[in-house]
Amino acid sequence: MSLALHYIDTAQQIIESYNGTTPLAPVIKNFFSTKKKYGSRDRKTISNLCYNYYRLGHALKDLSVRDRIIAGLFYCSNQPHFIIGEIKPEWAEHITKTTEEKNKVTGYNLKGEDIFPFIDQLPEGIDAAAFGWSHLQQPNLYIRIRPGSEKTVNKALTNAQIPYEAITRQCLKLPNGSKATDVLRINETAVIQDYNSQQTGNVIYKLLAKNKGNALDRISFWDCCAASGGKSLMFLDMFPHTKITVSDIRSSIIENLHKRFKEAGIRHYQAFVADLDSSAKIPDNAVSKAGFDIILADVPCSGSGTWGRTPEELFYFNPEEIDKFHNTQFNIANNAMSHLRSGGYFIYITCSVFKQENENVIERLTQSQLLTVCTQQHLTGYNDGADSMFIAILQKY
Ligand SMILES: C[S@@+](CC[C@H](N)C(=O)[O-])C[C@H]1O[C@@H](n2cnc3c(N)ncnc32)[C@H](O)[C@@H]1O
Repeated sequence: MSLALHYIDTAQQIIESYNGTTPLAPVIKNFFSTKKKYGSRDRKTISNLCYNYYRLGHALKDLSVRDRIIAGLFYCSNQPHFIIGEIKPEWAEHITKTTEEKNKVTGYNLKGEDIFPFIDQLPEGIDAAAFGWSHLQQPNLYIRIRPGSEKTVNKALTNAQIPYEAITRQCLKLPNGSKATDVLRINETAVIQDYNSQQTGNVIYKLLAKNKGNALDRISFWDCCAASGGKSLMFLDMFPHTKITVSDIRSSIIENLHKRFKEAGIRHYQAFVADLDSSAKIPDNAVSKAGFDIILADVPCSGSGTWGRTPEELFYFNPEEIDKFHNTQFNIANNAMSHLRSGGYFIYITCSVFKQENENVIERLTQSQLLTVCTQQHLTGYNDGADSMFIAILQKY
């Protein structure tokens, strides 16, 4: 059997044994851990075949797994590939062409709206076709340089001959698979953070700096779905004198946050574990009695704005989940907001493109509490090789 056929067979084996209940990356890693005959090039090529299969999302589902692996490779590649050269020589010379042109060659009629078919869930303003197409390409790697580390980071990357593009002084774009993290002191000088996740910081900064001016030095801030603290870290980098409180539903996550904050040199903060979906009481000493000045809820969500990085989630997504996310998101925001002082700001963030997880949660919140919507916007990444995110900032009367 040729190498190309062997790669396709192995990818088919992985895909047929995978059911989407856990992330694909560890499943592939585990598969190879017991099969030592595969070298790093083999593993990379086979893994790529699997990912490209899922990148087709919900399109071309009537093809056999094998044909869909080959189609995935053809549509997702933009340079010659030896597998296409061997298996589909009649497609090979068209591999650098546009998707529409590739359709003429394959006869498949692949459409963006078939890759991502949950179009009735999208708000106005999102280009459904462009968003669908974007899943064919893995988004870029983005780095946020921490204040004062610009020279150190640029020098480390240049010395290691690692290519990058400076989008702004703080935001660097790198190709996927870049070895940048090997040469940078991650968390101390720079953090891995998607472009639009960084943009949420700009939206926050513009609004708060305009409305609060010098008062920003003394604010109390609660990140109520903190995970390992990516947004808190960004907030502290913008407003270094903030009194920070962080919480999350699981203690193991807060342990990761402690480790990350230590690397980042952050020592003064308060942390606790709380499930905000339930009405479980939050310890009295954990939250400010007067109410926080700012609460940030980067809530659990479908992640539909990030499926370019995890296309298996797009493939296996059950749209019935959207309403469950909506309810959890509303509960978390509504419960957290009872600890916001009047005049304080509530920042709501998701990495979902679905209206039900975004605008509809905000609308329901404004019906339940006295709030003004200062801003709400989608930060779309489908034209920039970045994630898509949603941010709303509300003020409590
Ligand atoms: C999108 S992540 C937050 C990412 C984080 N802000 C960052 O920038 O790295 C959502 C977090 O919400 C937490 N979460 C899920 N359900 C929760 C709940 N009921 N109450 C509080 N936190 C919850 C998850 O454990 C997860 O860490």
